[in-house]
Amino acid sequence: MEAGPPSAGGFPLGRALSCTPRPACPQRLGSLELGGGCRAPVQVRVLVINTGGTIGMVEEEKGLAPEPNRLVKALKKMPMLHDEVYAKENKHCDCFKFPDNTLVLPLSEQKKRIVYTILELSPLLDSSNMTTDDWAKIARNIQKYYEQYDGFVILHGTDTMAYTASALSFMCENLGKTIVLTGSQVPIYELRNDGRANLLGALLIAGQFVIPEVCLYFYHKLYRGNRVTKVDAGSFNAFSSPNLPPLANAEVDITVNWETVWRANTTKKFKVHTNMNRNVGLLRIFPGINAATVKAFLQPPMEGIVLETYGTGNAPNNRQDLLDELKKATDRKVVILNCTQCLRGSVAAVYATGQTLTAVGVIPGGDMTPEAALAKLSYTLSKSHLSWEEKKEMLSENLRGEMTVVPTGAKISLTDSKFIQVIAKSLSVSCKEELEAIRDALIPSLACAAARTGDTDALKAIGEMGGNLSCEDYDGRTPLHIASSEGNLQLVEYLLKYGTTVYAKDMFGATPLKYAVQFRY
Ligand SMILES: NC(=O)C[C@H](N)C(=O)O
Repeated sequence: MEAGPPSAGGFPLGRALSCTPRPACPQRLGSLELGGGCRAPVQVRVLVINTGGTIGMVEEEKGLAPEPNRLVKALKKMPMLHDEVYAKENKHCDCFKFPDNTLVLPLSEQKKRIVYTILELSPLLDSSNMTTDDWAKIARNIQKYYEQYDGFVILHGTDTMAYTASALSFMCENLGKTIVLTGSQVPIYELRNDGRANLLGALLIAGQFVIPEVCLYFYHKLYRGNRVTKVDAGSFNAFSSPNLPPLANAEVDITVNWETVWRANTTKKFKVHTNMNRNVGLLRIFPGINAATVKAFLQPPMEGIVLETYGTGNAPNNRQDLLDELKKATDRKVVILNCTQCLRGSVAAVYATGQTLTAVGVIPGGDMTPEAALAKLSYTLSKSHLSWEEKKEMLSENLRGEMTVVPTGAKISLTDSKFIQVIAKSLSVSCKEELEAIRDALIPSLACAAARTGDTDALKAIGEMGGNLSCEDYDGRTPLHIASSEGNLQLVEYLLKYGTTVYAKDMFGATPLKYAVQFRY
């Protein structure tokens, strides 16, 4: 049984298009009027899927365990997580259709109202009890409510959060909205806890930024979900993303590192792939590992394993018995993916001990975490329409930003841009930070101006230089808003293929699609 929004007759889509203003709704009264007499609300909706974890646990006889139907009641009493006055004043508003489990944050600094509805899964789980079925359940709920919410927060235990985040990153295909997993090390009901700050940060990010990735927010940092690993059982700073800097830092301001954010280069519709392959495993080698153990582990039904090796992907090359077992397995088409046991770094063909593994058919896993590699194996091997060779090829590709693929030809960096350099020179700017500040200030105006004049080449050049084509100008409009308002199909297609977000909202709360409709394109 799941509490929460009903599947049918849920929240209306495209609120800016369909809103029927009611006088008692202050966020609408305070907003700007768009064409057609419709007032654009400055509110966003986030769905919180509560799967369990310490954040909602209470001490029981046998130790901490999740308690159902308690979280919403507790959150309603926390002013930083629920504005009761606003909720009461707006109880007739569409967004409070499910008053029992809908809460609202106090007005954010960006003047947005984040209204969030909590969907509690049953049973709530300590994440150590999570299985592939639970990942599928989360994914199916995201799919079910995808169009009705602007962003998603998943409350989850920390123990296996990195596994779930990795799995969901692959299961969510053509993702265009922000999904943030979070939880805590201490229950939110306790006096000193990290749950409140983590939930608030996750809501603010999911509600205010379109970061089309499965992310993980913990202790003031937003990470790419398939890059993290739990590194500390006793600290609030429990996660690390050793091979990729955070996507955002929530300090005095929330700063998004847009150059790191993954850009989906597809226009395909969002869908979830839930049929993950379960015949996968993790095998960590150690000095003196027994060949019989390796043989047993690789027996059917095993179809793929992540081999956790030393350093840059090394295993003993003086152990023919081990190498024979690996070779026999790859000959049987068992896929073996090589990942390092080191926290940071990558598998690379540096040592003879590493190259021996490639010779027996082991695939280098680059700088993937074992959690991401396992999830990728499970995802790839479940693609039954692919041949074994195609699956192996897919494993070597960077599918969701889970691994660093070293670019072949030299790339032009934005700092090489002549235009920016000329401006920097005339302003006597020399340091990297100042140069980047100028670039960040100029790109939105340049990109929007190019979109206005339909100059696809100029936009391409900005994109190729590393500029963010989802950048917003002074009134929150992106090049896609402008190209859609202008009805420039070619440009719209280019921008969508480039991965610009269709969910961006300008200061009137309008998306590019809304403008395309409004101006009848
Ligand atoms: N901090 C936590 O959430 C740990 C808990 N055992 C869990 O993973 O559900």
